[in-house]
Parts: sequence; C-alpha cells; structure tokens
Amino acid sequence: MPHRTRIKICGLTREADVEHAAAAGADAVGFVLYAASPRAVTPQRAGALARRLPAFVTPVLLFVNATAAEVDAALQAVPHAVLQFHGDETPAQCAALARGRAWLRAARIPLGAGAAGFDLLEYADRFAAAAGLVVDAQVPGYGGGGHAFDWNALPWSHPRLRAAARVVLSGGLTPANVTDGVRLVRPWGVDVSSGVEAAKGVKDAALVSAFIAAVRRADAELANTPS
Ligand SMILES: O=C(O)c1ccccc1NCC(=O)[C@H](O)[C@H](O)COP(=O)(O)O
Repeated sequence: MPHRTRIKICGLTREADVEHAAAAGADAVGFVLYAASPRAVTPQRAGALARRLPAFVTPVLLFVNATAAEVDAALQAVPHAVLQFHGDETPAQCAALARGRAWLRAARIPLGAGAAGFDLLEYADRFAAAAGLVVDAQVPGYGGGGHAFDWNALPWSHPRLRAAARVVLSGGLTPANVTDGVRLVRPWGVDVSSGVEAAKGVKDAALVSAFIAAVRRADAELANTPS
C-alpha cells in the first residue's frame, strides 16, 4: 500500500486555524504548552481549541521540561491528546509524564553542514518507547524557529532507524521545500509551524493548504517510484 505521510500543523492559537487545518487535511494539530513560546496557550485555551477538531484529527500537546502537574493540567483540558516532549526530558521522564499515553520526542539537530555529527541512530535507540521522533532543528527557544538542518547529514534509510523510530521530519519546512524533504527522508510524518504562518501563532490558510497539497504530491510521486 502506498505510504501516506502524516501531517502535523503545530503552534496553533486560533479557532479558525484549527478548523482550517483539519478541513485542509491535517492529521494532527499541535498546541504549545510552554510559557516562553510566542505560540504558548494555556491548558484552557488548548481545550477550547481542541474542541474545534473533528474526530480522527489528533490534538498534540507540546511541552518543554514541564512538571507532572503541568502535564496533568493540560491533559485534563485535552484528555485524548498525544504528547510531544521538546525539551531536555530523558526517556524515563517522558514515559513517567505520559503515563501510558502515546508520546513523541523531539530530536534537536544542530544547524550547519554535517549536523555536527548528531547520532540519530543512538538517539532513536534511547527513545525507542516514543511513538515518533520529531527530527527538528536545534534553535534558541527549543523549537518553532523556522530553520532547516542539513537533511543530507542523517542516515534516513538505515535499517536501525527505520526499525526504531517513526520519523517526523520537522524544522524549517515550507510549501516550497516539503516535497524535497519527503522525497529524501521518506518520513512517517512531517511537522510545520513557521513555514505556514503570517505571524507567530497566526497561521496563513493558503500556506497551510499549499503545504498539505505539496506533501500529497510527494506521496503520489513516491507511490510510483521504487524504494
Ligand atoms: O513553536 C514554538 O514556539 C515552540 C517552542 C518550544 C518548543 C517547540 C516549539 N515548536 C515546535 C514546533 O512547532 C515544531 O514541532 C517544530 O519545531 C517545527 O517548527 P518550525 O521550524 O517553525 O516549522
């Protein structure tokens, strides 16, 4: 069966953006529960936004070094969410905070040629309990910086990575580059924030639609290409 790349639109703060992302075909939308982010929402806002989602579109709650009380408060507001840990959490901390729920782990890849030798295989082994590995750029403020890392520096087709992790390509994706990213990496999913924004936390409906269409074009192309 041809692969259908999952699409997550991250950093939403407005009801209209949630509704448009879902209508345009996003599989998941992300809410940033990190007070230092320009896209931060409170648990109550995350709950109100998540209630605009139709069934089968997944809300993702994104945390940076949150406490158990903070994660629990967000989960009370959005009980059916998947969690995304984007800070310095260890595998044990992620598992403890998630308490049986599915969670994604961000791997923050240094910018610059060669990705500073980041060992993604070792990272994927270490976070083998994650439901997916959001492979993102290392930027100040932990994420959402709109910068792409050196895609060519990482061993995407290595059997150990394929076996250990569901890769979610992230960091600086746009409607213009995501087709190339999907072609090269063949990720399980893609995750975008800055590249579909009019301003931080304000999504541009046309860019969101263009991004989703570009991913689907890549999927259609790969369906006709031997792997
Ligand atoms: O969006 C933020 O402000 C943010 C803050 C702290 C940690 C993560 C954050 N966002 C994560 C994402 O939106 C995505 O998972 C990813 O970083 C892609 O961002 P972008 O490069 O802007 O597309």
